[in-house]
Amino acid sequence: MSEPKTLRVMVGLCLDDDRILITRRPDDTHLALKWEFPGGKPEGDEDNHAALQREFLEEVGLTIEVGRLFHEKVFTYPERRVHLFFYLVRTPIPQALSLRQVADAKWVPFSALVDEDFPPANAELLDCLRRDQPRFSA
Ligand SMILES: Nc1nc2c([nH]c(=O)n2[C@H]2C[C@H](O)[C@@H](COP(=O)(O)OP(=O)(O)OP(=O)(O)O)O2)c(=O)[nH]1
Repeated sequence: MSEPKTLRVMVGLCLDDDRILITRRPDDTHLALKWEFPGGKPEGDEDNHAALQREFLEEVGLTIEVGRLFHEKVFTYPERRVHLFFYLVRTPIPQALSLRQVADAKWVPFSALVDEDFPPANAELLDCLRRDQPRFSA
């Protein structure tokens, strides 16, 4: 059987002191109702940063600054393979959430990430976040 195509997915770890933003996937998509970090696939010839900035505006209505790449993971689901790029991001000024294309969103303390139901591809990242709570850096 041929290898599945690998989808490149840009994901933002949006930091606010000891809190991080998580979103919940809609009920009609892959990994329905799992909690995750906002992001998605680049469109057209978008670069990684531009894709992340667009996804944050579309999903949670936030204008973000993109910092360093914190973690990468290639993971094969039965339906697709994803290459996840997890970037540190922040909002330059406080902004209210405005939700579209997500079932829910919330700011959670790092210590509460363990309580949420994330996709299996995020397990290694969550271990890293528990070991080393990152601070935003460009
Ligand atoms: N945004 C995001 N996606 C994640 C995370 N962990 C994880 O496995 N994924 C997967 C879920 C999806 O298969 C893929 C993200 O693609 P997407 O959100 O643009 O795709 P989708 O399935 O909603 O929509 P589509 O393919 O029908 O266009 O990456 C995460 O933390 N954040």
